Amino acid sequence: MQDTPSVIEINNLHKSYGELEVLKGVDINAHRGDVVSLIGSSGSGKSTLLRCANLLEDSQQGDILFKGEPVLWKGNAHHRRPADAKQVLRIRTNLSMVFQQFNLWSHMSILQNVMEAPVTVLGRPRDEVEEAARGYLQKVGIGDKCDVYPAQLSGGQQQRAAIARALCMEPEALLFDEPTSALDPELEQEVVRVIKDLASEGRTMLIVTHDMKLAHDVSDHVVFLHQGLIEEQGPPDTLFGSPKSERLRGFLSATHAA
Ligand SMILES: Nc1ncnc2c1ncn2[C@@H]1O[C@H](COP(=O)(O)OP(=O)(O)OP(=O)(O)O)[C@@H](O)[C@H]1O
Repeated sequence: MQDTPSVIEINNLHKSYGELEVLKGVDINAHRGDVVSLIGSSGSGKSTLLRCANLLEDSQQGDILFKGEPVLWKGNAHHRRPADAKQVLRIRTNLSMVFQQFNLWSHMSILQNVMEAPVTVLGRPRDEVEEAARGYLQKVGIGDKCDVYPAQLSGGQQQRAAIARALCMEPEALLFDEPTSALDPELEQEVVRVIKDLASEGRTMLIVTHDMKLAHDVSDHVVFLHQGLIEEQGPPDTLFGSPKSERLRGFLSATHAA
């Protein structure tokens, strides 16, 4: 997929929280249609990297480019943040994030949840958005849940509603932060099925996950992070089948994936 345009490109990213250096020079390149999974031990910096990609976190050093357009920064070497609010909004609406805890609004129906941002943030016509929202809810298998509230859904259904909400922004890429970790195994499978469908449609996705089966089954490329650096990366069959790094072997055997 190297001849397709780069959607998310991150070069030499450094991110610290005070004295704690969490990302120590990380490169990620997701081309159009690529599914890239980020794996690694707890605290290795996976979620931080995802939040940096979506400009939810400031950083110290490195480049972040969206479809070839570099993020503009202000600040200094100790702390910098995006300089252009319009650019941030444009990038965020094109990189829809699906959070671990769903973050659905409890006082809105599922349909309203899915429609809210396209109508209020993008200013798209309500009728058009409603039709699209119903279609996305259908696509993730909960088309019959439009009028109920989040508390009336199972965890797997809530996560699928959160995916429909992200899709309704019609983003260039989807960023998933542990999409299955809050779910029981059987509910997890509902979400895995939806992510596999999206992958087979050629959606660009960055997925932070502890689920090695998910990473193996949906990814074009898997990145193993260790203490803020990429320890090893490659196609899933190579990475899981014949890991070179001792640390990756240890990690995989600890997660029963080896
Ligand atoms: N807002 C914050 N302030 C200070 N430290 C933070 C903050 N967010 C994360 N950290 C620290 O940064 C490090 C990396 O955290 P991060 O959440 O990116 O790891 P992770 O690989 O996603 O872990 P997990 O698999 O447990 O979710 C951890 O040591 C964490 O404690």
